[in-house]
Amino acid sequence: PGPSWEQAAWRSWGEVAGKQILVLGLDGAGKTSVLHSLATSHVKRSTAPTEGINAVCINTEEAKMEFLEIGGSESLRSYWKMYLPRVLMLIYVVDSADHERFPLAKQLLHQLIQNDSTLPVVILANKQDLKGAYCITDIHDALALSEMGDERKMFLIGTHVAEDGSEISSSMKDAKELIAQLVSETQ
Ligand SMILES: Nc1nc2c(ncn2[C@@H]2O[C@H](COP(=O)(O)OP(=O)(O)OP(=O)(O)O)[C@@H](O)[C@H]2O)c(=O)[nH]1
Ligand SMILES: [Mg+2]
Repeated sequence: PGPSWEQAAWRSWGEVAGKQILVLGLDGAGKTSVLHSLATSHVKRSTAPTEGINAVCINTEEAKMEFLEIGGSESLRSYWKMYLPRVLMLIYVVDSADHERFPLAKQLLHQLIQNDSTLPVVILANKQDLKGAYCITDIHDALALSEMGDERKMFLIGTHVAEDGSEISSSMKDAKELIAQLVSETQ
């Protein structure tokens, strides 16, 4: 048997299967920080890596959404694909300034989606505030997004999680609206 968080996650899985939004990406990309910002509309950067799963519910007028983040550290990546078959959508977060690991981020993304040609994917190019962050067109190339398939709904949005306390950026609001709309279309 796997770790206890895994058992707990599977137990609750049946009740919500097919409605969850999986949030993946390399460690440190900003998944937890982004989810927190989306949930509260106020910025709070995460201070600790996710050790297992982080589940966050967000309700808007348009949609009820349950997000499931799985940590991005190497030991947790083997769990990523287990959750994929029954989710509504994949949100893939990248650190736009982590140039060295773009090849790895790209490889893992393409592996994830290779068996599902229609799963909607929203890519968040996070940390756009950092000096040296790749712009959206460079990220499109670095992740080979033109090779994601014609049947798939795919979106690429630049985001950043500002310093603690401020209101979320307009790009983050756009991302939230887009995700809510995709959920209401897909359900
Ligand atoms: N400058 C900057 N830092 C960010 C941004 N988003 C997150 N961070 C910081 O990046 C680090 C990692 O953020 P997390 O949200 O924990 O990353 P994660 O993807 O959840 O990482 P794991 O849970 O380990 O997979 C933290 O120190 C955050 O404060 C951003 O947009 N800009
Ligand atoms: Mg995290």
